Amino acid sequence: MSTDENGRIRSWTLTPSTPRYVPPAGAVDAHCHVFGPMADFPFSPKAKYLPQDAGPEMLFALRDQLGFARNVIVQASCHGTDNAATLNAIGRSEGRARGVAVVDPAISAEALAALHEGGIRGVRFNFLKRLVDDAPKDKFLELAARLPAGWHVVVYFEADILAELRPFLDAIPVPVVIDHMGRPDVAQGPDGADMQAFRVLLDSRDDIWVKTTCPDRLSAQGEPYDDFVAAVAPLVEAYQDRVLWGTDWPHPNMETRIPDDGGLVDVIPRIAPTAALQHKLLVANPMRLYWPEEVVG
Ligand SMILES: O=C(O)/C=C(\CC(=O)C(=O)O)C(=O)O
Repeated sequence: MSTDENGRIRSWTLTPSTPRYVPPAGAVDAHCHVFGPMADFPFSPKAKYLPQDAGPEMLFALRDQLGFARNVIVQASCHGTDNAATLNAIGRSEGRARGVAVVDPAISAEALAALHEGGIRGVRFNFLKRLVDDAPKDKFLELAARLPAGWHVVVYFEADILAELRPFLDAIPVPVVIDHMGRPDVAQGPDGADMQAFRVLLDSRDDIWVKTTCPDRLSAQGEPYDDFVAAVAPLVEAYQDRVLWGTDWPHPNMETRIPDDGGLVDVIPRIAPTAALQHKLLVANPMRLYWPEEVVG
């Protein structure tokens, strides 16, 4: 537990290990966040957690230490619908970061165009009650229908509301990316009820992508995350052209079980055991989604 004198929590380690696994050239950390710095980018009055600063310089230093080339920065709920911190980080990345925003569903076309200019390529709809006060499905659908060309929607939910969300997910008219596989109970194993229900969703459309992320959040066992590996490796194999991977740094809310980022990277070759799978997971797939103009053929 790491809380400073102002009640701001630190949910990341200051001494991540350097992983044994070396990602392929051009690897993308497709799920991470920045917090502040608060002096420049204050947190939302509605924030459910108050983190210490975890700004772009820290993110890019970690990217380099872990052997990654690029980041996809996802607006964290503590910044509400003001994407300035995320845009600032993208702007400082020298073209090596893009992002996913959280917006007021009533956002104007001009404001969406400005986000695109700033490197945003999707919007996130967060359904976790502990993180957001409300998630208006009708307004989200109206917004999804008028996103800039090439954008997608990222949806974050927990396994227990998947069935309830199905009509909403089915109606989204652009590609959909699911955060952390919709948080299945990985202790059920690869053929457990949660994974089976999730596969039914993936089988319903071929433009649903999935982040095979967060062993630290999903594993009941903890490191070295054997239960996560057992449940997720078959998913990576089966849906290899639409899986993504990310660190989730700075691990919002993980103040008591702070993961070692190098240890998270060392999970990659266990869920994607061949070089071909690793290249799809870390390079080819995220490049198609976030830097399509650089993809040849
Ligand atoms: O970082 C994640 O993906 C997960 C989060 C935080 C989050 O989504 C947010 O603050 O927006 C969580 O489960 O607390």
